[in-house]
Amino acid sequence: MTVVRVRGLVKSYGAVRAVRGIDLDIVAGEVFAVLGPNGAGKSTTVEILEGYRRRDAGEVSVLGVDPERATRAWRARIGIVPQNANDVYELTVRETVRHHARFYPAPADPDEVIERVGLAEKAGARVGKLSGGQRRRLDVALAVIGRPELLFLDEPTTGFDPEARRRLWELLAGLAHRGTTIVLTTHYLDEAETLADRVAVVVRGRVTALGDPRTLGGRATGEATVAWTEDGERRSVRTSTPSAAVAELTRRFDGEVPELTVTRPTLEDVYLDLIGTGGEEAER
Ligand SMILES: Nc1ncnc2c1ncn2[C@@H]1O[C@H](COP(=O)(O)OP(=O)(O)OP(=O)(O)O)[C@@H](O)[C@H]1O
Repeated sequence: MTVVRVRGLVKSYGAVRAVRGIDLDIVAGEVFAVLGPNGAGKSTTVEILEGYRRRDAGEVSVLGVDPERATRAWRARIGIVPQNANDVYELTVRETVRHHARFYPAPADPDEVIERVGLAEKAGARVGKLSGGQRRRLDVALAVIGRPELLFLDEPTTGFDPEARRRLWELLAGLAHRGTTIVLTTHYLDEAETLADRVAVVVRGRVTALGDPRTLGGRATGEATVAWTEDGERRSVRTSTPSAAVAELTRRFDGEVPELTVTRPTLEDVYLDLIGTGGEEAER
């Protein structure tokens, strides 16, 4: 089932053409990551899907509804973690989550959600006293309290320590496992690789690559680098048949090849190649 369908999406801010003809299909239960340099049009696209920005042209359907005609019932089916949620409350974490739960017809248990985002120890703390990373985890709690069918996250782990990132990844993987569709933007390629079933690379308002992060840009089948140590020196060959190269080395060394490694391009290699130079900023 298609949850998000976008055709020919276009959006300008004055002379800045932020989005210039994006097509997307996101299916139920998938984790979809939008990658791209600063100013590529990621947030603009996601905010249009969320119903928080109007488009200039194109067709958009999210859970079967045009977000420009969003109803309260439609909003209740969606969870959003915005890029900047700066409002500071005098309420405690628990009070804030409970308060938000009341907006939804079938909310999750507030204490369970607080526990799952790793804020149990801070449940009684005032929101204004949380650290940046803790505040972000609260944003996630507020986005999932309504048990959304579709969850949008704009750079969800920016400012997180490594443990908090892992924890959020586990939370998101668990939600996806239970059928929640997740759309996230991120600058962390390891985040996309760990979480996403598919990624779209957006450059200058267009999708330049789309696919499974493990195979994007032919990285699983492209040339590999076979490296080893011989006579105290590091040697390497680039080859499209690494198994044959390893077999040949094994014969030559008559057993274990010293410090053998076989590497393919990383997602970062492929990504940097795709965005090329001048990927920054939308063209005027
Ligand atoms: N409200 C606005 N008014 C004017 N220009 C805007 C506005 N919002 C975004 N832009 C411009 O539109 C372009 C796309 O911005 P957008 O925020 O969608 O990019 P992004 O890919 O999310 O970037 P980042 O990775 O930095 O968050 C940029 O050139 C940005 O300066």
